[in-house]
Amino acid sequence: MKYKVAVIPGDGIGPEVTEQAVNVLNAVGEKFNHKFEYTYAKAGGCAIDEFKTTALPEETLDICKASDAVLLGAVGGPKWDDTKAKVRPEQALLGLRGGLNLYCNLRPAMLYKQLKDASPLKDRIIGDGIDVLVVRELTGGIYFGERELLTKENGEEVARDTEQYSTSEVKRIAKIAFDSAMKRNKKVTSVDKANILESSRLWRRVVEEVAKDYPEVTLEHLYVDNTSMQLVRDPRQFDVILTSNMFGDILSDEASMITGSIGMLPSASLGDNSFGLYEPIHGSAPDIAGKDLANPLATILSVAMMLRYSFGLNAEADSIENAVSKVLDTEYRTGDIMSEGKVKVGTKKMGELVVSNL
Ligand SMILES: NC(=O)c1ccc[n+]([C@@H]2O[C@H](COP(=O)([O-])OP(=O)(O)OC[C@H]3O[C@@H](n4cnc5c(N)ncnc54)[C@H](O)[C@@H]3O)[C@@H](O)[C@H]2O)c1
Ligand SMILES: CC(C)[C@H](C(=O)O)[C@@H](O)C(=O)O
Ligand SMILES: [Mg+2]
Repeated sequence: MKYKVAVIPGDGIGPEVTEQAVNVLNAVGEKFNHKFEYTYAKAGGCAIDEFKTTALPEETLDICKASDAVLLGAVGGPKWDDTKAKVRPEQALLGLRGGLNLYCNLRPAMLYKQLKDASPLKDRIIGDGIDVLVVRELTGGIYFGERELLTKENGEEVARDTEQYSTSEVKRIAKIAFDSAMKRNKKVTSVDKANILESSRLWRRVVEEVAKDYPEVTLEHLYVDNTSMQLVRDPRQFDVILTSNMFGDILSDEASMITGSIGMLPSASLGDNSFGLYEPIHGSAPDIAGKDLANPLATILSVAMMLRYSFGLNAEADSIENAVSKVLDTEYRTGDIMSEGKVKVGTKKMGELVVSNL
């Protein structure tokens, strides 16, 4: 079969990690006799540099729409960090997520047993690991609500962002969380701030309604502040974490760290059909960009998610995940997952190791 993949390398380490992920995808194609056809497109800071007035050119969105799936590296960086700028790299992400109606963001946080020594919780983790799925709502909430910067008559500036959720928005993401839990350990933790936010109280009510269709799944509600503490205290209590756009962003970075590094966490952004956007959860890491230091595994694992969710190629996805695990059985580590007695390798070498273990 032939699959059309839009590739958006983006900024910072984005091009470095996507290059390795594309190499892995090509190797999978050779092994299993599939053809992956790539169309490269610009978004983020590099697009602002070229097009000036937008971080997401129309052409990029069109290329994505004409593809079966999108692979994205990361966007942003200090060069474009002016807080007064009207055009910012991160707007490209919202444009893609909103423009492609990708309301469901799956962020699996798995601790590979080989990386236990790289986790800050290594002395507190009993058994082999952590396996949490963060189901993050991706096209609503405060990211997409009304925002405004005003200057009052007295010259003071006032800025406003709005958190807003509708019943249908909560319902569709909650269903995905419960469906996921049915295939996992049958527990959903819905995370909100219902002790203060009206939008969270609606969220809670809708989640309770959806839960009625899943009698086998245990539902618990936790406040986001408690959740962030519980994730460090005992991450093994979680199976599926269902939460809003902003809370999911924050909690997934936290979850990534307890699994060793943000360089390990992939993500899938999905909508109503098989089309999806796949990206590591990390950003453009300007501090290590261009130095062959970035861990490409999060992006490589994102490609595995693409094979599974957009193309239904489960054996192919397994082969990537197994290859990553085999590499971690060896002594080779990128800097972010280094521990005593291991051998440090760069982005390229890590990518090559995955390819050779396929
Ligand atoms: N999806 C995206 O495109 C995305 C996601 C998050 C942040 N950003 C943007 O990226 C820029 C930098 O953001 P930030 O510094 O807050 O977060 P970041 O995720 O880029 O980096 C945070 C820290 O993690 C490290 N890190 C991240 N990815 C790594 C990898 N693959 N291997 C090894 N170490 C890695 C970085 O070196 C840094 O120390 C900002 O402009 C931000 O808006 C983009
Ligand atoms: C860069 C930013 C807009 C983005 C988000 O908050 O969604 C990022 O942090 C992520 O996790 O993908
Ligand atoms: Mg984030």
